[in-house]
Amino acid sequence: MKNMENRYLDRLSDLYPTIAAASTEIINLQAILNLPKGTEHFLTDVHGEDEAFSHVLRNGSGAVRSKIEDVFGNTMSVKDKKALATLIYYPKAKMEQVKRTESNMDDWYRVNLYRLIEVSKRAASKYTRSKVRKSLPKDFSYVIEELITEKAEVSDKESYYNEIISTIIRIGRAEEFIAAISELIQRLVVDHLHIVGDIYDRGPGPHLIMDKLLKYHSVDIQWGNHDVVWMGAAAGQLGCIANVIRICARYGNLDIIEDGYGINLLPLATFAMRMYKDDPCTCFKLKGTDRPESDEMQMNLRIHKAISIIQFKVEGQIIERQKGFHLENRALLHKIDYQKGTINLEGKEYKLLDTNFPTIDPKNPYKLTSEEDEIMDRLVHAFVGCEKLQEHMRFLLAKGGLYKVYNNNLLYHGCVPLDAKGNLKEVEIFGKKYRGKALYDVLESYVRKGFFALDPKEREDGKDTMWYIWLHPDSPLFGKNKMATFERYFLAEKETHVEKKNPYYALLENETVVDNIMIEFGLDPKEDTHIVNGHVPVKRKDGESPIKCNGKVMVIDGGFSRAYQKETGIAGYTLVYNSYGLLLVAHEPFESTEAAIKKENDIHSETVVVTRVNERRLVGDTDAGRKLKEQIKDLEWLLASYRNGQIIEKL
Ligand SMILES: O=P(O)(O)OC[C@H]1O[C@](O)(COP(=O)(O)O)[C@@H](O)[C@@H]1O
Ligand SMILES: [Mn+2]
Repeated sequence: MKNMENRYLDRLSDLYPTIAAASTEIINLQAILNLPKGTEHFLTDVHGEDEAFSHVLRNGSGAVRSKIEDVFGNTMSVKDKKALATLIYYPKAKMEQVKRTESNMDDWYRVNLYRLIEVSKRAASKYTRSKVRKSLPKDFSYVIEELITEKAEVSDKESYYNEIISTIIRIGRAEEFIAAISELIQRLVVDHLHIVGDIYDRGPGPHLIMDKLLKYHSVDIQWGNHDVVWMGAAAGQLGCIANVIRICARYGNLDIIEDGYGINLLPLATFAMRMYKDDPCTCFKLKGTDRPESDEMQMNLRIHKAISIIQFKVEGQIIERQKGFHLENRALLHKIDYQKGTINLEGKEYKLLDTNFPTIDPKNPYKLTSEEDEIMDRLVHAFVGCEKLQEHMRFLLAKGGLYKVYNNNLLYHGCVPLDAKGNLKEVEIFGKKYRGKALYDVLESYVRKGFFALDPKEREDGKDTMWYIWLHPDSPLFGKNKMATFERYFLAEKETHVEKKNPYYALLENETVVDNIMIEFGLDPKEDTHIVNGHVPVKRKDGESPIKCNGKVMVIDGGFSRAYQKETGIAGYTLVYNSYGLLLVAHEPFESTEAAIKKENDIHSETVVVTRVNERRLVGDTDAGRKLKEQIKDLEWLLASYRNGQIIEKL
């Protein structure tokens, strides 16, 4: 042990070779501990709405506007503040628009440069110089640093700054500079981003969202069921592949697969067109659209049906193969009477709305035809071989997980499976029983095995686990008693469509239940701790609140999904956790980026303070602060060792 300690001290002295170096670092770290904590931003259920997502990132759920307010308060008109906010969100597009009408651009640049510098000074004041320096855009780092740091030694500050700004304008760099400083502000107002699941499906641009996240300065992701089904697809799991294509077809978003990821759908399309040529596919109408019956739509309908049938077949095969999943009641194709066009579910006979099944052999209903088999084979290769998709999935694996404990908050997408009494439900995974955190941990380890395990059986089980997480009643990311996809397509009886939620959702007002979950994940419910989850749309128009259990739980389904806005009555919620407390922000629907720039329409948002702290939260109060304190302790030990001669300075 002693030996280990000595070796550790010795390594540390490589980094801080002198008393002076160690002392300086201690002072620096101590200073950081006393700065206000960085702002965290929580988004969930973005569901492919890349424009709304991008806007919320740019405005930091109101954080940019509040900085403008802090700086200019009543000294600037509402109109000017809106214009400045729009400039910060969309600098290039906004300047293009201004240039069309503004006669004195130099004057405009000057005024706006001053304003932007003031806002960035305020945004940077929370951070150490070194951290700000690291966030500066390369091209302008030196100048920006000059402009945003107070220079006590310059006597005529005004003319010093004026000179710099005049030069920027004179040499024709004002626009680039404005863009750079605007992006710096966006970057500084949010220190860290949490995405609490469901980036994928329903909306048109999940791949664009992933591209943005890849470049984002600091982010973690709690996978949603819709993300895991894409991960399974990327790993080549047939059930997951069929599901992601089906959902894209259902929302008229096959472009994501074809153009976004460059996966060829032609074999599936030609097969679908031929097989369902004279079939109106009325059960497979696209969701949420009354688009004209174009040829493309006709094809989309047929692909939708073809892939749905393939899905029901391959899912039946998985259920057969993975007996331990106990999903026998979800294999439905053998319950169909193909002569009568009915299905028998739990002793009751239902009439099918569609009885044209040219690819199903009633004697062997789960078998793919040789053509379907070949199509799926090619799709597996295409998904597994798609570099961009794999890059996106690697990012999800690296930055994400099934849950996260961060600064006393517990984040997960769906729920913690409970029994009716509110106890952690025991769930069997590959023959062993787990509950609560252990259930989360084992499922996450299987997801990773699905990508990385060398043992072929472990790898296959890992892949099938991703499909399990997508739709299993015991999956913490799904949390409903069944995924009624088949019933929703083929049966008119609404009662068969009902997906009953896990007791978790009804027990969220029960403090004992909530406290137990927090304790299970290592949190102390007596402290200012919260659970943040998404997954279920909050129906504000029915008076439902996202704040449960006196603020201990926040269900903030971002509701970005346009298809669901009718149900919720708003675009959704985001959370902001800054040094003053926790703010819940409710957003009105986002029209478009174009409207945001042209009409200077921000998403109208309403902020509710969930908790306000008595004393401003400092870095020292955060997880990062705890680590810094450990570092300080180690450095003080090193310092003492220098001073008592145990370690010698390396000059
Ligand atoms: O609205 P759609 O496209 O019919 O999808 C409904 C399906 O999506 C789910 O709600 C899962 O998606 P969410 O995770 O977004 O809730 C299923 O429970 C349901 O069967
Ligand atoms: Mn979800």
